[in-house]
Amino acid sequence: MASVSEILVQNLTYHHDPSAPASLSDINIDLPKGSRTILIGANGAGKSTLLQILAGKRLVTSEGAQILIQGRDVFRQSLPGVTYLGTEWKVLTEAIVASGAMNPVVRGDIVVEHLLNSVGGYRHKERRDYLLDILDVDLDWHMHAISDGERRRVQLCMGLMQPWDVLLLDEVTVDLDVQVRDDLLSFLKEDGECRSATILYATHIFDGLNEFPTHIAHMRFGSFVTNPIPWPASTIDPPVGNNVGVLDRALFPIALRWLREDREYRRVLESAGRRTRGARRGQALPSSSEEFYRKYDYSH
Ligand SMILES: Nc1ncnc2c1ncn2[C@@H]1O[C@H](COP(=O)(O)OP(=O)(O)OP(=O)(O)O)[C@@H](O)[C@H]1O
Repeated sequence: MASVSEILVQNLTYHHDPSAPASLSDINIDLPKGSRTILIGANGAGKSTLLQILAGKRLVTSEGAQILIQGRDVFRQSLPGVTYLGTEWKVLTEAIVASGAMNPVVRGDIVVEHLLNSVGGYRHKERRDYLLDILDVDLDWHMHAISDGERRRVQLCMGLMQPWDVLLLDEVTVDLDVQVRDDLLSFLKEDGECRSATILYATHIFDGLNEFPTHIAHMRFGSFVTNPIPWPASTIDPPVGNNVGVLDRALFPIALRWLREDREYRRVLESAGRRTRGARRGQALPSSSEEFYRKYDYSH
């Protein structure tokens, strides 16, 4: 693999809200063309925020920050080869379908074949047909009358029909059954290898993922604890009790260990005064509040 930077981020700090702590702090990553990186981190670690910034969906104003894909600034130059698929994409598509707006083909109740053609399916017929097969999509489905997982498959087909150079994936496989998920991951890996395309993928599902990445990375509290490192990772100690080579390639125990370390780290911060999560033991509800909740407890 050539070591040309495809995604380069330098000195990135980002606040969703200027009065709140940074959601991303001093991020520096350099991903080569053709790499497939899995972002691992607990809920709230900053994975989605990073992917949205790379997709040009959030403007970064911090001084000195550089966010480049193929050497181009993601905010200043359009990047036609960059595809972002995230959870709000589903919401967006549902909103379009529900409103019947945006596109003359969309009239509330839309047939999948029309929907795909309205976003260029006819131009990418070969890829579209391949994706229709592996995602097991029926062209005659009506978008308003299918399951969440089926709708997700149509949306993946829509998003992946056009060949991409850089694919930013934010947990898009949650609704998929295991067979479709496995076929999709195989397609993404083979397609990426064939075209030397780059993937950055945030997920919490590690089943069947061991052979997918070329790199893995660990985010915690908006920073990289482990910057993207090649996978399988010779620099990571094998999980405790594991001396077997094949398990050294298992992502799940590594992700679990990293997340447990994150929890421990947060507990140390909490004992030093950071705002706590979880149960607030020893903290009784004021009697006036308890009286109020007894009166308006709708679960009875
Ligand atoms: N719209 C928002 N406004 C304010 N803060 C936000 C917003 N979205 C996210 N955050 C905060 O930014 C931080 C990073 O959130 P982000 O969604 O990037 O995490 P994540 O790693 O993708 O989490 P998850 O695994 O749950 O998807 C969190 O502390 C979160 O509370």
